[in-house]
Amino acid sequence: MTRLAWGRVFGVLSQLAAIALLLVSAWLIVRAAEQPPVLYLMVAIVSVRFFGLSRAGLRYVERLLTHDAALARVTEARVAAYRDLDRVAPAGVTGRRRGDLVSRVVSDIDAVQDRMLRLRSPWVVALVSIAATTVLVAVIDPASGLVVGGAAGAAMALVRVIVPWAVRRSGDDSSGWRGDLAADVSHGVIAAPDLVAYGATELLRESAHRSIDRLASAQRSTARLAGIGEAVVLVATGIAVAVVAGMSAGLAPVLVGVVVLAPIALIEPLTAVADAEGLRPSIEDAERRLAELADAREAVADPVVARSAPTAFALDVDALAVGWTDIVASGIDLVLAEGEVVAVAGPSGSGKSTLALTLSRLVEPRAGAVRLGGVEVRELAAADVRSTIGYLAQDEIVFDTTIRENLRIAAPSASDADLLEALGRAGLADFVESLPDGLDTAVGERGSRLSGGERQRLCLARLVLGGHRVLVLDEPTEHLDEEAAEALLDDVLALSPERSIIVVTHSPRVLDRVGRTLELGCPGRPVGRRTRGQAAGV
Ligand SMILES: Nc1ncnc2c1ncn2[C@@H]1O[C@H](COP(=O)(O)OP(=O)(O)OP(=O)(O)O)[C@@H](O)[C@H]1O
Repeated sequence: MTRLAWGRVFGVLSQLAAIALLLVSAWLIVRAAEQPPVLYLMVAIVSVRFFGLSRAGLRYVERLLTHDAALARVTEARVAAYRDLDRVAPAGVTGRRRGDLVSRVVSDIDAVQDRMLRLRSPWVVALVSIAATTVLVAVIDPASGLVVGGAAGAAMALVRVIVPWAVRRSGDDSSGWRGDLAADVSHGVIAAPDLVAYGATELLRESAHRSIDRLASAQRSTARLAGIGEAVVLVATGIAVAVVAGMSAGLAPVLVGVVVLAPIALIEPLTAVADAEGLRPSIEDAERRLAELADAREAVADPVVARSAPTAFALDVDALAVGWTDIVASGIDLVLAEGEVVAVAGPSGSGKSTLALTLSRLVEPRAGAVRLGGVEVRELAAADVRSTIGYLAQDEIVFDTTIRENLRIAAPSASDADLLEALGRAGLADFVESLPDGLDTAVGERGSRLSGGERQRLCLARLVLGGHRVLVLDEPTEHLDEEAAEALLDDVLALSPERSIIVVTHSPRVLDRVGRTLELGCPGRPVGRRTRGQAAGV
């Protein structure tokens, strides 16, 4: 039996101990009023103590086991959600806001826990408690048993239907509003410097306030509606008490208390079910949002049977079309022999970055073919292509950790000598060695303690460390002054001919230095291929 099942067994036992405590107490009080010799009461007295103490102990064990099981399940669910994000990014997460994704991975996954702990467990406990209490009362008086069981069953059915319906009607979409709020906050943190510069912080504040208000109002109405479930439970048990009391005339006085208090003993498990039903809509919404993420389109699909990765790394791009929802550039041809360098140019929006992502196997080609070492990339595992073709994004992420850990993302087992060598290739080794903490220097959030050029070089070193044979660099000299750009370009070009290099750029200086250009057309028009300098092969 699983830990969760054991936890529920202890939960049921704890609830039965609570019910037994009330019913034995009722018997004891009435029997004691008859003043029998105290020995007649001893078993009941000991039972009251036993049930009183065991209830707390059983509840503790139940919490321990069910929470342990739920936390293990949540860990699995969180890892699965990360995997889904990894699988679908970047194309599959387009259109979703970062904060909303964070909210899905963090708070929606708690819904998995809620379903196990706060929805299913109360139902299991209530069903067994009702069955046991009904049987006990029926043994004393079958008609009363029928009333107790009927009232409790009716209360559960009503609560199951009414409470989720009422919560849904109130328009509660806590998960959605929580996602919006998280998205506003994360967006605000990222955009803070620009918003302050434009004096536009008020806009963001208003948007966050709207999300907070909607979330608070959804939670308030859920809390208000929780009362409906409890009202149903109290009315049903109240009626059962009145009916059973009316029917108890023929019973022995000591049993009257037991039978009459039986419906009251069921209030606790029934109320727990009412509370659980109040959570059902938000749990279902959160599960739906997670399922959406799991079903999101894979950015790049692996073939059913992948061919083994080629050792050659020449690239042959043939009539390639790239795009997201629509095609943004088409008719792209390029032959890049091993060790060659080419620049990709074109007006803004012409699809240069999209092409870079497509070549790096992060976005699926829309038409045409890309061959790596003579093998069509769609016949290769995406991970194999990515280990050969490395991509440096325009706004590559630098993690809020040390230089060493930032580099080790590309090669977890790299030694310090390997790291320094890669830094050397990226022109950053002297700088790092001059730092008091060297490789252990913390770079701050998104590399805020580094200059723009140092950040780019750190990312370049990471790429070099990855051992890729083809490097796709998206605007590597963007945001750098002329001198820094020129120096970085020297280091980039020095990586060839060991590696092939594709540089996306707007910079005329880079275009002149590289000499060979693949030019994309204007957005909406087919690509106009034009070459400059040594155009051979493009
Ligand atoms: N993640 C995305 N999801 C959907 N569409 C996108 C995405 N990224 C870019 N696009 C669209 O693809 C088109 C081409 O964008 P891309 O970034 O490739 O152009 P670019 O030539 O690199 O532009 P720039 O020189 O300004 O960086 C644009 O119209 C853009 O709206």
